Amino acid sequence: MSKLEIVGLTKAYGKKIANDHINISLNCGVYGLLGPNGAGKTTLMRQIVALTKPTSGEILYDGQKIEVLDTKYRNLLGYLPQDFDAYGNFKILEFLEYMAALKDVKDSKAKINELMSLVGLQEVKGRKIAKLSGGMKRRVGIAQALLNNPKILVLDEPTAGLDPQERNRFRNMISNLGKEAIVILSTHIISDVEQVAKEIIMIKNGRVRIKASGKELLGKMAGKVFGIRVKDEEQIAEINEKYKIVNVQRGADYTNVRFISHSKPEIVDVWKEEPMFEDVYIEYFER
Ligand SMILES: Nc1ncnc2c1ncn2[C@@H]1O[C@H](COP(=O)(O)OP(=O)(O)OP(=O)(O)O)[C@@H](O)[C@H]1O
Repeated sequence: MSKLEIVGLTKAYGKKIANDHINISLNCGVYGLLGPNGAGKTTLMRQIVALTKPTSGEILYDGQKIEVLDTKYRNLLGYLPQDFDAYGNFKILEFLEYMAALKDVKDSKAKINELMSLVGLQEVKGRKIAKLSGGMKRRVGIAQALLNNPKILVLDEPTAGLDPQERNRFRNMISNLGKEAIVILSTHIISDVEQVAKEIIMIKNGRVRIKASGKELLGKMAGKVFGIRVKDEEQIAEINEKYKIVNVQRGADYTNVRFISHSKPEIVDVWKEEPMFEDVYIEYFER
């Protein structure tokens, strides 16, 4: 099984350390790269697709440095950049034909047809890219990334702008692709990856905070999530001082607060909650 190893990867832009000694190993399956704005996700992905050179550290594919593999490595890649928005004057079909020619795709007509059906663009294939909605542009971007049957598929915020139905379709598609390729996708939205990702890589301030399966992440929160019915806003402020609040649920005649505490909370009348992914997000990314 093919393996991508990221070893001590560090990228600095002047004084800003965008990626800080990242060590991860990836093989076949879907990996969700999760982190707040500016965490370093795009920087990491651009290095994986060999568009940005690391300041130090290296990336190995099946034990060989990717810069040594060079074209051989690039031919294995599919990439959807975060700012995929160019080629506005192309029609969808023209654009995919153009990209297929650049990537030297064999039997490109059949492949383009297959991909347009997969992402649901058949009906609009004659439309100019500039005239498409954000979600449709994303779909064109996903299709072009898949043209060469990539072994490593890197998708930077692929679900940005997709509506709930499109997100669902996308999740199913990704789950299938992960059977045969290393799929890395970044998102801010944990629900995009919790069902399909074999592992979630949580990144903050350029560092990997944790890399684990969804089940393991939820397991780590067991016994740490609590609920309480509060009397007033003052009590919410008190809880906020001591603990991480996940959410405040306001009903017609009650207010419940969900919060995280690593030890038994020093408040009466709390109850334990089953951990959810929202708790995981707050635990790793909030102050
Ligand atoms: N070319 C660059 N020059 C200078 N600083 C940069 C450059 N690219 C990224 N950075 C900085 O590096 C940090 C990480 O940025 P990056 O785009 O990788 O984060 P991200 O997790 O992808 O964020 P977002 O979710 O907002 O896209 C940020 O502080 C960003 O401002």
